[in-house]
Amino acid sequence: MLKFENVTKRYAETGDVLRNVSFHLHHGELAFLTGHSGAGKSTLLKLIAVIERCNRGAIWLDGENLSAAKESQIPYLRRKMGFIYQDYKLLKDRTVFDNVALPLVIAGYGHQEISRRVRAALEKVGLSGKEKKYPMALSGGEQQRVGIARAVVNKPPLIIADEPTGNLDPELASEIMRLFESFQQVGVTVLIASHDISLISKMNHRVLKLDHGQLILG
Ligand SMILES: Nc1ncnc2c1ncn2[C@@H]1O[C@H](COP(=O)(O)OP(=O)(O)OP(=O)(O)O)[C@@H](O)[C@H]1O
Repeated sequence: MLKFENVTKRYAETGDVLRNVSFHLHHGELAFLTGHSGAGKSTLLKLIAVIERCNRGAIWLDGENLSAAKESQIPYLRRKMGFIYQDYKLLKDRTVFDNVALPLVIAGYGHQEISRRVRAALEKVGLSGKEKKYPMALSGGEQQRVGIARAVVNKPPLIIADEPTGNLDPELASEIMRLFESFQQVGVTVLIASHDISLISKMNHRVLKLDHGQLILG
């Protein structure tokens, strides 16, 4: 589903931050991406999102070569991915409904379809009835659920989360992880970058570990 083949990423200022990274995530697999601060986790996620390009190797998503994608293809490739961030990245002046609807509006869906899908996504993350609230009126855990609803609303086959529980207490973090597992159970592939070793060790999933840009466990 997602395949890294001998991927090297170099920044002019810092040198190689990823070296010869290879792994294959299969359809419906959930994996953690871990490693020390500066190990290259965010860089690896940026390569998947095609925010950055690798210098060597290739990255494949469902048979399409992300590393060789033309600029004009990138928005379409990104629709296959849902992104979740540590700081939620919600629009504070928009309601929960509008935040979750955003990817569908951008993709050009009609009014009724948007309404149906947004309500289904909010129900999935346990936020039915909060459509009209603004993000600041929600708890941190609820804001992250809005971020997750926005990421899954157009049913992408791949979910990428960058430290999604970094701002949450352990109980809320476990709830969010259970939510990711529920997506995996319906066939979505999930990659979660996290420092949280105690949370990762409680869950029985594959762990990809980076150390100074090299994959030492995968
Ligand atoms: N745009 C950039 N230009 C130059 N160097 C960069 C850039 N982005 C990241 N780096 C360097 O690449 C290395 C890996 O950074 P990266 O952010 O991928 O690590 P990380 O594992 O996500 O760290 P953290 O857990 O602290 O977020 C670091 O040495 C960092 O300074």
